[in-house]
Amino acid sequence: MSTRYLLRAVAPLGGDAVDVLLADGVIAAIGADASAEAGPDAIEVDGAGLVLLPGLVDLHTHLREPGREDAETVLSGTRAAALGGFTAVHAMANTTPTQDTAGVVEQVWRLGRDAGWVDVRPVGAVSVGLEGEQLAELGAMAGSAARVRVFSDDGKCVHDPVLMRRALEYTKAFDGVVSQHSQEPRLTAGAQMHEGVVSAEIGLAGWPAVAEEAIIARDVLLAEHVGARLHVCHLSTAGSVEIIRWAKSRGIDVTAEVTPHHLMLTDEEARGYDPVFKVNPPLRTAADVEAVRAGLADGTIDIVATDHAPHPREDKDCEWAAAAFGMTGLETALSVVQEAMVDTGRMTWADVARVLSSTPAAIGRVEDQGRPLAVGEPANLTLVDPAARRTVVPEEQGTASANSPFRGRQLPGAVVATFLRGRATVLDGRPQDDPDGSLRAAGREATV
Ligand SMILES: NC(=O)N[C@@H](CC(=O)O)C(=O)O
Repeated sequence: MSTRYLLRAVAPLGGDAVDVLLADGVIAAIGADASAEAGPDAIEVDGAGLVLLPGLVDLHTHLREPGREDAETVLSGTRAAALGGFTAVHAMANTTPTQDTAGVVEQVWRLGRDAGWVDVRPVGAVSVGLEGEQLAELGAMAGSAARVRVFSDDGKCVHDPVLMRRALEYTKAFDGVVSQHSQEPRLTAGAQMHEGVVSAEIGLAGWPAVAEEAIIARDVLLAEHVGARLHVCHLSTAGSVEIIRWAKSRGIDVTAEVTPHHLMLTDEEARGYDPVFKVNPPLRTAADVEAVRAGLADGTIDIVATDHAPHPREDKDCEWAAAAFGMTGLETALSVVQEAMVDTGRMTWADVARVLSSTPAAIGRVEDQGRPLAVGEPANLTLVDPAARRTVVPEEQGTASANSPFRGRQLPGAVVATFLRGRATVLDGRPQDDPDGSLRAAGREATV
C-alpha cells in the first residue's frame, strides 16, 4: 500500500480549514471522513495556516536536456520544479538536438517520467531546427508517447506569416496550440534591452515594444482567419495587453502568459549592467509592469508561466552584450505572484490556482492536472505557507544554474509540500531524495 498522508486543518483556497486524506494516488477523503479513514500509518502534516493549491503547471520551462546539461538536466530542472510547487511542466523545444521529431520529444518525456519529480510534457518545435522555414513533424509528435499538444519555436519567433498560418491550420487537427514567441526579428536585430529612456541613457541597443505588439496583432488576426487557437508566450508590454483584450472581445481564441519577472522587475535593473537581468523579452517600464498586473487581474492575461531559462556561469558572468538571455524562475514563481498579486490585494489564492494550475493545464490539454479539490481527483497538490519569508540564495536552489534575478531578495511565501499523485516530492520544504537537507546544506546536489 502506498504511503497515506493526512493533511490537518489546511485552508482550501480561502475556505474553512479541513482535513484532507491522500491515499492510493488520489484525494481519498475531505473533512471528518479524512481522519476517520486515515488509519494508524498515515503521515500527518500540520496544515494550520497553510493554503492547499492544486499542483502548479508550468506552460514554459527550459529543461535544456538534451544538449545543454551544463545548464540544467531534466532531473535537476524537474526537481527544482517540485521545490517550486509544480507537478507538471512543459519542456520547451530549443534543445540540441531540437525537439522537432517524435524521437526527441519521446526521449525528453521518458527522462521526465524516470526522474519522477513532475509530469513532463514536451513542447514540439513548430519548424525544423527552429529555423522558421519548414514545418516540423507536428502530427508525429502529437501522436507519439509524449502526446505533444503545445508547439513553439520559443527563443525564436515564427516570423514568416505563411509558416505561421500553416502551423495554426495543422495544430487544429489534433487540438494543439501554437505558443508564439512574439518578436519581429528585423526590429530587434542586435537588441540588448527594452528600447526606452534607460537604454538611451546607458547606451545599450533597444528592443522596441512594437516588435512584440506587431507580431501579436498579426497572429490574433491569423488565428481568427484560420479559426485556430493561439497562445502568446511571455507577453510583456502594455500595448500587448490591449491587443489581447481587443482580440478576446472579438471572440478570437487566444490565450496569453506573463512571466513572474515581468510582473515585478523593470528596465531600471539594467543600469548596473548585471546580465542576470538580461532576458527576452526584456524587462520593460513601470507602466508596462502595471499593465500586465492589471491584465492578469482582469483575466485578459490567462496564466503565469515561468520561462525558467537556466544558463551556466560562463554565459552570464561576462559583459552584458556577450551574455545569454534568460533567468531562472521555477523556485520563485509562486512567491513573486504572491508579492505582486496576492499581497497587493489584486488576486485571491483561488485566482492563483487558476493562473498557475487549472488554466495552464487546460491550455496544454493536461487532463489530470489542475483539478479541483474533490474526493477521487488525482492528488496533485501544493501546500503553501503564505506567512513565510525567505531570502533567495540561488546556490541553495534545486536548479543547476544560479541566474536568478531575485538573488538576495526577501520574498513572501514558501512551498511546504508538493504531492504528485499522492507521493510527496517535497515535504517540510525539502526534496524527498534529501529528506533531512544535509546534502543541500553541504552544497551538494543530491542525485543530480
Ligand atoms: N527567455 C529567454 O531570455 N531565453 C530563453 C529563450 C527565449 O525566449 O529567448 C532561453 O532559452 O534561454
